[in-house]
Amino acid sequence: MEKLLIRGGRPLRGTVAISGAKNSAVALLPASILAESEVVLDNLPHLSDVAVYCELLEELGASVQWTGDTIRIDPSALRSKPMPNGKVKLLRASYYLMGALLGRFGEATIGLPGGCNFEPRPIDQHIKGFEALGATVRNDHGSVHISAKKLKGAKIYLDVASVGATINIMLAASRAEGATIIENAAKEPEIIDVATLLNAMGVKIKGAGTETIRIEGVESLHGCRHSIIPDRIQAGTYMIAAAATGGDVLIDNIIPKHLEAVTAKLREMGVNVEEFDESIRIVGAPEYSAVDVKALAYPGFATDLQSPMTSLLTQAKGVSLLSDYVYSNRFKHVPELMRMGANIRVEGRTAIIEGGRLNAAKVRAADLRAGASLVVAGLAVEDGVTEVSGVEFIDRGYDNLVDNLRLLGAEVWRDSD
Ligand SMILES: CC(=O)N[C@H]1[C@@H](OP(=O)(O)OP(=O)(O)OC[C@H]2O[C@@H](n3ccc(=O)[nH]c3=O)[C@H](O)[C@@H]2O)O[C@H](CO)[C@@H](O)[C@@H]1O
Ligand SMILES: C=C(OP(=O)(O)O)C(=O)O
Repeated sequence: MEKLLIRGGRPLRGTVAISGAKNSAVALLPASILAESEVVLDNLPHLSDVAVYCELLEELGASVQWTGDTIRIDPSALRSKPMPNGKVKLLRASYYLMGALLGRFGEATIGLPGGCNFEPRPIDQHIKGFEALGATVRNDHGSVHISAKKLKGAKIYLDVASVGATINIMLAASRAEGATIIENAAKEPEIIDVATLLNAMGVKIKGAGTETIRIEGVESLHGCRHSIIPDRIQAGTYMIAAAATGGDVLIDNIIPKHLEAVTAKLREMGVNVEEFDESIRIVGAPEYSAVDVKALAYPGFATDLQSPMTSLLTQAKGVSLLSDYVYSNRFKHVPELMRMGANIRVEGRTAIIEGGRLNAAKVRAADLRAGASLVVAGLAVEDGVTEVSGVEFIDRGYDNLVDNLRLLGAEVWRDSD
């Protein structure tokens, strides 16, 4: 198995260009199969999740050509086929095939999704949405069968503002007769990205990015070209890593507005953050103040960034409180950070972090963002080599991580056991 080796104690310096967003890409790829002709996506990130998604689309009969950062998906020969097992289990976002296949063919059989298993990730709100549109849903031996003779627009109130449920309902509703209104919809930038693609394919969606989304379904969707938004989670991770190493880094090719919660927290800690049109510069300081962080739905501080933020807070003076209100138990990075000398106690959904020195150690990433947290910690260690195993999780969501960090002056390399 591969591992990352990181010799700490080097401030990151230079410029890093951020790729397209994983959490958009894994929704836009299944959205593309709603079209009758070719969809071209630019700014596609090079990630294992994206590669697996392409294989899933090929399994369904789509033609997929991926060159550089651009992908061409021709779904004209695509057929609905049961996918109870196999690659669907490797991804959380394979559940978007439910909405996309239901919309296009009126039926879908998809194995319950995988992805990072930090705690149960229910899909009851997705199912409630499909049923409201007129579908019958059956759960059978770990697969979900969904079918509908005809999808009809409906008003759907989500009990929780779920990103996954909002997108899945948008996908199915794009082919429903009449208007669908989602109330208490999630407002994440990735939802706007999916709505932008669907609108370019001919659907009429209004209100994406607000809590009420209206989708006017159409009889057929056509191909189009779309550029994927920048990855705010990768960007936030580099912002945090730059601060943790006392570095000076320009994070480029981003939408600074998507990172306001991170910018505000870093400033509160004493990090110097300068915002430009498409980039943010982070200049570290010799000492940081402890702060309290609450991970919330967008525009709150992203749950995906709370693990890397935990590592930075170990470098602050005093006691910080970090609570996750999206996933109450997303703390698999904490025992590993403790191996590195961090002083952290978890009580309920809150990590209580007392600042102090980190030491190099052998640690294991139990999920994607836990991995990012350990990389940040390894970079922040004053001296010594940290070994991070579980690299396959990190590869799910960080494009070109080792080369990017090396360009910023870090001493990082991959090795295998
Ligand atoms: C709101 C939020 O920050 N969502 C994040 C969440 O999305 P992800 O798609 O995993 O989660 P959702 O946004 O769908 O869910 C938000 C909350 O609603 C609950 N829930 C969800 C669906 C459902 O049918 N029933 C239900 O109870 C979840 O358990 C969670 O507590 O993780 C992704 C990967 O880490 C991030 O990219 C998303 O930004
Ligand atoms: C956990 C994540 O991904 P997924 O929801 O695809 O498992 C993530 O992006 O942090």
